[in-house]
Amino acid sequence: MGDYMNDPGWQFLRQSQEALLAATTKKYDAKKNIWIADPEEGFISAEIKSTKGDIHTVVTSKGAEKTIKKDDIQQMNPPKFEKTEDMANLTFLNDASVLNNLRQRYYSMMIYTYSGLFCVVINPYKRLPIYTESVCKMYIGKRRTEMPPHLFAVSDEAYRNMVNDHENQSMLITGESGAGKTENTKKVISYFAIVGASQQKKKDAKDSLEEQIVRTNPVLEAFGNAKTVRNNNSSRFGKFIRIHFNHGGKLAGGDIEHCKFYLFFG
Ligand SMILES: Nc1ncnc2c1ncn2[C@@H]1O[C@H](COP(=O)(O)OP(=O)(O)OP(=O)(O)O)[C@@H](O)[C@H]1O
Repeated sequence: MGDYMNDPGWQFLRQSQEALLAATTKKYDAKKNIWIADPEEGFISAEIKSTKGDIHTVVTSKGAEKTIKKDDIQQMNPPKFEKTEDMANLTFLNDASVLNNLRQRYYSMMIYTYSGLFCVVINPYKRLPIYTESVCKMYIGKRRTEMPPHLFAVSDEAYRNMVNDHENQSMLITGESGAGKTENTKKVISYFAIVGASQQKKKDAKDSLEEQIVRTNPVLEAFGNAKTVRNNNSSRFGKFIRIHFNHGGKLAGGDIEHCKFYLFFG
């Protein structure tokens, strides 16, 4: 771990650790602190001041006093769960807590968060130093809990499962247009290209199989991507990408199946 310390990617990934610790000192009362729906923010925090029958009188974080039905509130998690790396750990797994956790992590530019087996990604719309080869190598062979959440951790787990269990692995990358599916798919491919690179071919990196696989994307994007109102580089076709590895876990080839092209009007 010592080797990582000065790496900009590592520093970026770990930057909000102090904020995580500070969060645990917040005042919290499970019976009083709640979430209520808000037309602008989605949900905002509020404190219950009194209760009559099934109606609570609350003061919101915006300072307003409101009455609200008991059924319309959502319970708040203790501060120790603030910016939790895996939302499966939350005591109360409700919409408000999930959104708050993702939002707080996003404010600290922690764009990857686990939710059990899933990895939720928020599009940062800016280049982060967390996809470098050195960051990629930090994730090789690590357990998920040893490193900050990252797509590389998910990719590494898939790779290890393939090598250890001799089973094909699949990853489903889904989200609305502009969510970041294409960008994250490219990172997954780059990860496999690094983890599965054969030592010999590295000398001639330009013509290596891993380079060839990574370089297919610009060609496919040139034919199949277009600017839309939601995404300047929107993939207008579905892809099924297969990366083949040999018994030694080294890259052996790849192929891409495309589904129909989606036409876009307007
Ligand atoms: N991890 C990321 N880091 C930096 N920028 C990103 C990242 N993910 C997405 N983006 C930005 O968001 C844009 C849209 O992402 P992307 O093309 O991957 O979306 P998509 O989900 O594939 O959309 P579509 O379904 O329309 O093809 C990218 O062109 C890029 O500018």
